[in-house]
Amino acid sequence: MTLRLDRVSRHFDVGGETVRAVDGVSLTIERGELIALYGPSGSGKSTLLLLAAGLDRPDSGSVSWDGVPVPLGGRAADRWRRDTLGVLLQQPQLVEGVPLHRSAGLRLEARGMRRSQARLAGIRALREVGLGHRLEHRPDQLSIGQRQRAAIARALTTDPALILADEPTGSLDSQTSAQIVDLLDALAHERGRAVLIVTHDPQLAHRADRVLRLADGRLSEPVHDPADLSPQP
Ligand SMILES: Nc1ncnc2c1ncn2[C@@H]1O[C@H](COP(=O)(O)OP(=O)(O)OP(=O)(O)O)[C@@H](O)[C@H]1O
Repeated sequence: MTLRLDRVSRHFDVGGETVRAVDGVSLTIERGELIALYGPSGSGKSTLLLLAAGLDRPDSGSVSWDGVPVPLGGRAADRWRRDTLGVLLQQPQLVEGVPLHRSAGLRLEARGMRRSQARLAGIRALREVGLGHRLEHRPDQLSIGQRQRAAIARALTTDPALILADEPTGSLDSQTSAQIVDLLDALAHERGRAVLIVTHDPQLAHRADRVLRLADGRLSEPVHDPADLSPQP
């Protein structure tokens, strides 16, 4: 199971100027790998993640999973995302107005699992991310860090083969952040998932098998020594 980006570019026209958000990036992520994508603000990390997830269309280049192009629209894209991908965006996407215990299993329900079973699996996932005491809460009653963890729980219910996460520890305190780092580490190294994480968090980058550094939409040399990970602006 391999995600492959081959010379992928995404440019934006802003006020008559071209912003090369992602500029000819090639990379592969194999199962069992945890890869951190590191780089200053505006270097193209989130754009690259959206391209990898099939949530945005590259201007050139290709994105494939196991040698098959990642579908970019319609039911095939929905199916691919539901069956293969767990994606965590910077702003956690939750079902507003609904208590967590009712929404956490929705991905499994969409796959045809019985509602009662899906909810139980959702509750197990919420407990795994330390939200067992917040099952009755709606998203608007949660802190940002709790929302982030609820989104992680929901993404993981389907046990996705590929996990793409944008700053998953960005708004967490150090203790919760350490739990999420352990969880992502285990997903890659014990459960054989392919995990790509955009992060500014050295704690998380240090657990990665490879740290890719992005600057102005281009990958530079991989970081071999974690001491090289200076804080990013
Ligand atoms: N939809 C868009 N329209 C126009 N420009 C965009 C769009 N999305 C991103 N950009 C530009 O592309 C560049 C890369 O943005 P991106 O969000 O990928 O950076 P980033 O590395 O994730 O930054 P941060 O760490 O601050 O989240 C920036 O210059 C940004 O302004």
